[in-house]
Amino acid sequence: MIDVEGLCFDYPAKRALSDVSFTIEPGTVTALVGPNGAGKTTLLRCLATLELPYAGRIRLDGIDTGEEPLRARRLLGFLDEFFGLYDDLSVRRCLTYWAGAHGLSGDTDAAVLDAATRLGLSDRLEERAGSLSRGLRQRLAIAQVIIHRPRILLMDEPASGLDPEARAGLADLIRSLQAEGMTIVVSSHILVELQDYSSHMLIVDKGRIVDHAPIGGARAYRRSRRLRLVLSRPADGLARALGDVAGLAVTPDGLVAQFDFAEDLEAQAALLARLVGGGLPVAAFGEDHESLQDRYIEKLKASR
Ligand SMILES: Nc1ncnc2c1ncn2[C@@H]1O[C@H](COP(=O)(O)OP(=O)(O)OP(=O)(O)O)[C@@H](O)[C@H]1O
Repeated sequence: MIDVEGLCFDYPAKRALSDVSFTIEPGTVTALVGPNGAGKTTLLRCLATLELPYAGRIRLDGIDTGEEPLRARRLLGFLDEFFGLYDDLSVRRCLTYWAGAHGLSGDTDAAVLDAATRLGLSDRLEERAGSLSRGLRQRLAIAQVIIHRPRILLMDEPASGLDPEARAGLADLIRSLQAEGMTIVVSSHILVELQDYSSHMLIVDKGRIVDHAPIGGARAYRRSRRLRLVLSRPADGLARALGDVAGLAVTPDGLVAQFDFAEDLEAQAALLARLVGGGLPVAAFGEDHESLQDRYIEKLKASR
């Protein structure tokens, strides 16, 4: 859905992106992460056709953004890190304006109400945008960029200014937009939250891609859960006892096994009972939560 090849971007005295290439598959949620000044905002602005790269090519669903920026923009919703609102308009009129600006046809009032409801703004439709608090402004800005149901949604720091409940709401929103088939890229420094809904992580450092891979533990991406079994001592027959589970990996010392498990908790409990009943010295058994933070730090260190 998003193909980037050899992208370079320079500010007057600064190279912000160097030979950046990656492909993002449709229907995925990509966490765009990296240290301050890494180039995340610049990359998002290039994808959103707001900056013209000095070299390289971006294709959105096959459309070259350099050749056909207007066509490419029709696919996009983009939440800028520093967005502006029409402060004198009511929430309803802001959303109606954006629906019109995106050429939304059909029942605009229903689309306005739907976007407002998804962002918890349905009781504030008649309030002036200028009178909203920081977090409510952020929610309105998000509602504006999803009102036309873009196929690709790019968001730069969408959680900034949101209260804890609204952050949880944002995670739910992102999951539901993904379920509708949207391809989403989210830049943020809050890795714990990204972990909750991202299917992939794209790490940028000093204008270069450091890592781009699926996130093993992301609920949004995996239909099955990854389980982790720890033994207190190596035991013969571990693999045999686990049967034909998918993606089985056992550490060389034979103490830790990880595998995919698509069934429910009852089945998980039955498996544990079978393992223990079979005489395996099970010291721990549960879901394997790969920490995004650990992986991020590890990849950054390895690249420096
Ligand atoms: N308008 C500009 N003029 C000159 N240099 C700029 C400009 N905007 C960004 N830069 C520089 O380009 C590099 C990449 O900046 P960018 O804003 O893309 O990083 P970022 O990863 O989004 O950072 P942060 O996490 O702090 O938001 C930085 O070194 C920054 O100082």
